[in-house]
Amino acid sequence: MTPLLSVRNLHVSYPENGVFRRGWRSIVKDVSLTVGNGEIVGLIGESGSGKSTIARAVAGLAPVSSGAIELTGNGPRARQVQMIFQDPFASLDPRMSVGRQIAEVLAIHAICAKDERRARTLALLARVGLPESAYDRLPHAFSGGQRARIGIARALAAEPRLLIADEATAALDVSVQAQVLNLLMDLRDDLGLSLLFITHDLAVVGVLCDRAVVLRHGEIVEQGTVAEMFAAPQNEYTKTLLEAHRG
Ligand SMILES: Nc1ncnc2c1ncn2[C@@H]1O[C@H](COP(=O)(O)OP(=O)(O)OP(=O)(O)O)[C@@H](O)[C@H]1O
Repeated sequence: MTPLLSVRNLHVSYPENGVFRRGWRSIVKDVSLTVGNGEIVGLIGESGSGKSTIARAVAGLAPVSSGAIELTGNGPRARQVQMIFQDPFASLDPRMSVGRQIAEVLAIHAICAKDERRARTLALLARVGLPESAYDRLPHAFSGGQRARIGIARALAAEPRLLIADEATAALDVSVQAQVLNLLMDLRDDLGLSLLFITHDLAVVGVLCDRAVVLRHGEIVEQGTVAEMFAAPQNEYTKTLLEAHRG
């Protein structure tokens, strides 16, 4: 079956900083990966390995030097691919009610008629486990876990096929994090959503992901099913990561 997302031989380079632009620094090197319909793929690797850059390129937010990024679904990529971040607080407007910020996404992507936006927003809030009363409240009134849910509701408003989570649960307590991961798995089961999940946390990969892609210095060193990789990692770096995780 054709995967939802195909990334083929992706390269991303940024200009070298300095007084004179001497050249380009290669951040992502020849990365090829797929995400199937309803599949959850973990993107793991140390800080600076290029995980966020790949995510941003897939979302159309980072320059692609060469290679191809293809989605099989219909509609513009800005709608089909939505990102959720570690701190949705930072991306939420502190002075605008949560409901209006979600309704705004419905308006931007022309998801429904204007007079249906409130009802649809309330349904999205309910979908992520928030009460109707959340609609009129400002972001600061919510806990970290609730804000993660708001970020997910806002992403869902665009009716995406692929969610990219960039360390989306990293700041949460373990029990709150587990609830948010359960929500993401429910969304996959109920809506057939696909997920590219960036994390440092191999415990999360073990719980959430079907497959994992291990990145080092901008290159993929290993990818495969989580079950196989955790049982018998092939690459030395993957082994090191798993040993550190197991302690
Ligand atoms: N816009 C940019 N201009 C120049 N360099 C950049 C830019 N964005 C990222 N980089 C560099 O690319 C490298 C990879 O960054 P990236 O954020 O993709 O890594 P990461 O694996 O997501 O790390 P982390 O886990 O810390 O978020 C870093 O060295 C970073 O400084």
